[in-house]
Amino acid sequence: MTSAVVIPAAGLGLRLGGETPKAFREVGGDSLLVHAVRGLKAATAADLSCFVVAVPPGAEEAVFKELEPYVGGAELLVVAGGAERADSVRAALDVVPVDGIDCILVHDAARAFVPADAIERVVAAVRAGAEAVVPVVPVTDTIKRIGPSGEVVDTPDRSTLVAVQTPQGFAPEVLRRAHAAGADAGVTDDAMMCERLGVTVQTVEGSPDAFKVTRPQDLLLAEALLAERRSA
Ligand SMILES: Nc1ccn([C@@H]2O[C@H](COP(=O)(O)OP(=O)(O)OP(=O)(O)O)[C@@H](O)[C@H]2O)c(=O)n1
Ligand SMILES: C[C@](O)(CO)[C@H](O)COP(=O)(O)O
Repeated sequence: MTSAVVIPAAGLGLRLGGETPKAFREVGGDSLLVHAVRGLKAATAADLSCFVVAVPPGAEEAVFKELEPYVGGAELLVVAGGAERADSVRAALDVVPVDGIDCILVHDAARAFVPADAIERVVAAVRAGAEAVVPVVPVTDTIKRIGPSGEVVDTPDRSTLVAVQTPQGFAPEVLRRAHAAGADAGVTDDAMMCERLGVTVQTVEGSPDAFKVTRPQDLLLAEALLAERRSA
């Protein structure tokens, strides 16, 4: 049995700004998407045999050529993404092979620097029997719930809160069932779709390096992280 990974990379990156879709923005000379694929490939214990990438429509051929050198002997499929992240994941999931895959990861191209050990923890938890697994890190800000006028409603106990990253890992049948159920309104990750089906989602330790490149200052952090890794 091997794993497959679905990589949503079709977003525009509006919060980051700039002309180029976020997954194609470069850090240290390579696109975020190339960094993400290289990072996944480095997680040898994950046994990734198939990479499916969802990209902005029209970019499929160019992205296939760009990524082919980085997937080794694994299968590479590139599909057109959709309007929302969930649409892109679903388009990619539709072409993931059924036979021989015991774990499907969903990993944001924008979380390009996730270390191998975090990826391997997710896959190991799925292989140990979890139906859905998310990597998490502690919340470092005080979080408040607010009402319609911006007024504070309450302050949840921070010790019960975590920030959720990717890759998220799933038993293939569970992820397919969650996406087949549709009802994406308000959904921000794949685990949430599973929660709506009543599936228990397990957590494993994530990594600060798996931050999502979202705003311009995240690119500065990415450059610094890469420089540190290259000098180590
Ligand atoms: N229609 C979409 C929207 C997002 N994504 C992908 O989902 C991941 C996480 O999304 P986010 O960071 O929100 O990316 P964007 O939607 O591109 O960012 P923004 O909301 O700032 O436009 C990214 O790898 C992004 O490319 C996608 O494949 N298809
Ligand atoms: C999937 C995700 O990265 C988990 O933290 C996140 O929910 C994506 O959210 P975004 O609104 O697409 O940034």
